Amino acid sequence: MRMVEVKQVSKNFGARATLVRALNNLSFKIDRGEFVGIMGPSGAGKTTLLNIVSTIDQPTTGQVFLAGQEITHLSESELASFRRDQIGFIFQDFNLLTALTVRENIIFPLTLTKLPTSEIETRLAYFSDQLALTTLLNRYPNELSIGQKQRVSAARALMTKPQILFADEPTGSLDSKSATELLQYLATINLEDETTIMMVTHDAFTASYCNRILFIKDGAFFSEVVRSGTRQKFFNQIIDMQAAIGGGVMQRDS
Ligand SMILES: Nc1ncnc2c1ncn2[C@@H]1O[C@H](COP(=O)(O)OP(=O)(O)OP(=O)(O)O)[C@@H](O)[C@H]1O
Repeated sequence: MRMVEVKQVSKNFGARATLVRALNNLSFKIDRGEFVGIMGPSGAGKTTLLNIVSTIDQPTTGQVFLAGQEITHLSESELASFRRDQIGFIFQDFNLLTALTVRENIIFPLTLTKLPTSEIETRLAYFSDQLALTTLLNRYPNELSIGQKQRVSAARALMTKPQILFADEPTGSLDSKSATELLQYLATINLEDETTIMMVTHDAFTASYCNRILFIKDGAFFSEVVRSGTRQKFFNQIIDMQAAIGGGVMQRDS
């Protein structure tokens, strides 16, 4: 089943002298159960693309389909329920609610659903355990390290058991041990629950957990790399493609 379809999407910011063509007639597809990375130099349009595909922003022209449904023409209330039921987000800046505890932040997406409290508690216990948050549940976001905030953000995104998970630099603020743990966890839910994941990253190590990488440059498709062997081999292919595309590359060792 096709989970994501981007058809001839363009996005402009500003007008005339200040016009920026952030995306330029971009098309691609992601099937259910894929774990796809989006890479490209700084300013290539990665975050713009993620925002459009994840319903946060609208394209200037073109269409986006999620789980077979065209989202580019949904009303705000239809979008809100679509987001709640189908999509999880792990943001770069966490978007945690500072007045709520870690527990309240994690269960927040489920407060609008009709799930029984026992199911909410079961999921909370499961994801807190998986992401090493159990001892932090009564703290507030400003009492957490950056890595802990990122893990709370991941737990909150997973609580609804989304069909599609969008992540923007999910390991950007993590030390390499926490990054590896989060990536292994994402790889597990991708494999076991068939959660489709679309992740923007600059980092070849992070990207090496994906099955396929789409490289974009100047808002347009540049190339794609599909994993066929070991993660190390895939990592090397990603590094080679980053060298070919040029500009704005950050990497750490595999
Ligand atoms: N709200 C905005 N208004 C004007 N220009 C914007 C806006 N958002 C993004 N842009 C421009 O669109 C282009 C693509 O930006 P985007 O953030 O999508 O790139 P990116 O690939 O995610 O970059 P980075 O890797 O540096 O985060 C850039 O030239 C950027 O300056």
